[in-house]
Amino acid sequence: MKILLAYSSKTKNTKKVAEAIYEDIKNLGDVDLIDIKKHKKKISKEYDFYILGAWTDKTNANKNMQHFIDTQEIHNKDVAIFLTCGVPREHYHADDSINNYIEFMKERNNRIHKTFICQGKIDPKVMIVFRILTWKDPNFIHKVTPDLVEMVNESKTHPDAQDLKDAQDCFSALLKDMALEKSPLNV
Ligand SMILES: Cc1cc2nc3c(=O)[nH]c(=O)nc-3n(C[C@H](O)[C@H](O)[C@H](O)COP(=O)(O)O)c2cc1C
Repeated sequence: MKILLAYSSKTKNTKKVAEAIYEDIKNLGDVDLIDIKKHKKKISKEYDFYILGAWTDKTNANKNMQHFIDTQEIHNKDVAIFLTCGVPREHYHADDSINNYIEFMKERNNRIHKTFICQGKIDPKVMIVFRILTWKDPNFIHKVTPDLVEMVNESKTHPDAQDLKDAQDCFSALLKDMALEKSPLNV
């Protein structure tokens, strides 16, 4: 099975998760790992399955990943998706983010076989920008509140070893199920 494992990463959290997944699944198929920044044009190779990882922005996959999905015409395909986000994975905002990404993929008639989300550290430089923007506009979407500051502190260690293992287990189990024809892909 030809698999495209593509990621969008600004500060390397999502890259780290994608590389961990790649190490675990590279022998389970013909897997290409790519950073979408380096692939602006349509990729000519056809894939049977897509694993698409993005960093979270505005409670969804970031715009570059959304643009990539449309440029590469990942429509009516079999896919799995993952996100890294600023909040702990149990937080309602993590659910909202992955649900918005699911919705985005479904609007393009994609069939989603698996989703995964974990926390990723928020770059301290981003917090400086967020503070300035909060000062300029008290209704700024990422307004710096004591809750946000606490979450940023909590995020510092992520993605950690457990996050990487969970991501590996999640996608290797999916591909093994597909090989055993247990997955809806083969039904
Ligand atoms: C401009 C900006 C906006 C962000 N917006 C969100 C958001 O809406 N929700 C969220 O959970 N995390 C948000 N984050 C945090 C990132 O999604 C998180 O730190 C992610 O792990 C970064 O991944 P990367 O290192 O692969 O770029 C934002 C980060 C930046 C820089």
